[in-house]
Amino acid sequence: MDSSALSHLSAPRLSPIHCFNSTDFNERSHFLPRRSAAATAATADFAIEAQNLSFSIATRQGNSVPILEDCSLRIPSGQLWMLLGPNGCGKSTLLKVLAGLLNPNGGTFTVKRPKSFVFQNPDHQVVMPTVEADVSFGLGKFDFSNDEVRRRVAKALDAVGMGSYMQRPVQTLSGGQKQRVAIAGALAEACKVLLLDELTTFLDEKDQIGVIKALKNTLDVSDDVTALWVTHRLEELEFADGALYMEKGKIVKRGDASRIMNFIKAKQSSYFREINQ
Ligand SMILES: Nc1ncnc2c1ncn2[C@@H]1O[C@H](COP(=O)(O)OP(=O)(O)OP(=O)(O)O)[C@@H](O)[C@H]1O
Repeated sequence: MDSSALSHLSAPRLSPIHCFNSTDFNERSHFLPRRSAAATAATADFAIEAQNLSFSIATRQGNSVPILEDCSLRIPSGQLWMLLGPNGCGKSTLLKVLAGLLNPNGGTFTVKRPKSFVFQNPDHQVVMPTVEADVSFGLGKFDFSNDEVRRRVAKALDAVGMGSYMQRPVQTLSGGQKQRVAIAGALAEACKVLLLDELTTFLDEKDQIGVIKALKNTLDVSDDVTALWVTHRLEELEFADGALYMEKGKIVKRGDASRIMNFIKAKQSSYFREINQ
C-alpha cells in the first residue's frame, strides 16, 4: 500500500529503540543473511493470507464499532514476521481472527495448520507442574507411544534452548522461560504457524531477548514453521524477516524490517515535531 494511506497523524505508541549488549545476541541467528521480504513474496508459498478482513463489535446501545476494516496481509512460509502499530489499532484482534478465536464479519483468510496462539501473560501459558509434563500436555490427544512423546518433547525443548530444563518445576521459571516452554508445547505438536501476542510485554530485557532469540533459532532449524509476532518493541525488528504496520484496523505498510523501521521512525519524528510546535 502506498504511504498516502498514512496522511493523518497518529502517535506511534512504540517503545524507543535501545541498544542491547552485544553479548545478549546469539550471533548465529542475529547475523544470518536476511531473507528479503520483497524477493520472497514473488516466489514463496504463504503460510498466512487474509483478504479484506473486517471485524466489528456490538455495543450495549446496539451500535456496531469496526475494529478491523478491509485488512489484508500475506506472510511467506518459514519466516518470522512482526506486526506493529499504535495502541488499539487492532493487532491482537487480527491475531485472534487468524487463530480462529474470533469470527470475522467479512473477508477471507487461510492459515496453515496446525496453528497455535501464545498469549501475552507468561503465567497463563503453563499449566502443568514440570516443564516436561507441560510440553507433553498437548500431545495427549494423539496416539503417540511414550518414546515418541519423549522424543518430541526433547526436540521441542532443544529448539527453544531449554533441553536441560525437562524436570524443572514450572513455578521456578522466569517469565521468558515460561514463554519458551509455551512455544515448545506448540512445536511438539508439529505446529506450522505460531501466532504470538506481545510475548515480551511482561519480561525484563534479558528474558525478552532470550525469547526472541529462541524463536528465531527455532525457525532457522525448523523445516516449515512460520511466526507472526505482535510487538511494540522496535529493537525486536532486528530479528524479523519482514514486518507489517497497522493503523485503524488495516495494514498500511508491509516490507523488510528495515523499511518498516524507517517508516516508524519517520512517523515518530513527524509526531514529535508536531507536538513541539
Ligand atoms: N471485546 C471488546 N469490546 C470492546 N472493545 C474492544 C473489544 N476488543 C477490542 N476492543 C477494542 O478494539 C480496539 C483494538 O483492540 P486490540 O486489542 O486489537 O488493539 P491492539 O492494537 O492489540 O492494542 P494494544 O497495542 O494496546 O494491545 C481497541 O480500541 C479496543 O478497545
